[in-house]
Amino acid sequence: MTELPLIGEAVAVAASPRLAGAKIGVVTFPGTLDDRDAARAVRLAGGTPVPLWHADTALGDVDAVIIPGGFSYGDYLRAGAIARFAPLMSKVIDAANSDAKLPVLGICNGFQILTESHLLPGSMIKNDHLKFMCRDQVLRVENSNTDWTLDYAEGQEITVPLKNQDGQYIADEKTLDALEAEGRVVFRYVGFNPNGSRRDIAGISNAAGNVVGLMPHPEHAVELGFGPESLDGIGGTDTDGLGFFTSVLNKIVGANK
Ligand SMILES: NC(=O)CC[C@H](N)C(=O)O
Repeated sequence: MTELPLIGEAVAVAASPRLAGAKIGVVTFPGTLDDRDAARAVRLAGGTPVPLWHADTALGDVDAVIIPGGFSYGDYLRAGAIARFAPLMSKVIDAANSDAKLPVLGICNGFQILTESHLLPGSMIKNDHLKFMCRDQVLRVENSNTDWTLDYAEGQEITVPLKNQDGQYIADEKTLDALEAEGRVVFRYVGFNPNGSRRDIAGISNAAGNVVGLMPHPEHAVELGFGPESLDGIGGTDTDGLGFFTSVLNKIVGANK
């Protein structure tokens, strides 16, 4: 049997006291599933995760916020529709829109919450095939200029897990054209569109590039031995998702390319 590399070995390189000073809030709602993995990804990238609870009324001194995946409030009404009214979300919305432009990343259910919050345009509806889908997915990084993609190259293809039932991104043609024209389509599905998303869109940003949302899960591809390559052998690497977390950490400490 092949010996698996040591847990965390992938990112030993990122560990630095400067990065460790950067605090990334990770929000938990009732029904959130991936908060622990998001916090672990922040730690593996060298930063310090700070747990935030949906009912909190302040963000504290975090330098960025991740809204993780799962089924906040059971996806009742519509995925993300109730979470959008959580006390903490009004603070996230204000901070994202403020002059400080707090970096915010929404992953899967987090992306759904960001569209429901109107931090990002468009909506997420049921996958076109009406089934839950779980697979490793190839994405192309279309914009490496957002707070969360600075450590990727434009056009780079990455493989990260995808798992959802409401993953079909829709918006009217005018909005889609504007997103394309402004470089706000940040990720596109490659090879296979898993949910019928318009124009193969997997993730988008706001105009300033501090708010990014995507359906696939980069926090599940941050560690040697536990990513798409080791578990499914489909290519990419086990750590293709790590760049999201190093990007924002380096941005916070002013060390990006
Ligand atoms: N993995 C997830 O975050 C699931 C997201 C969402 N609630 C859906 O199934 O569409």
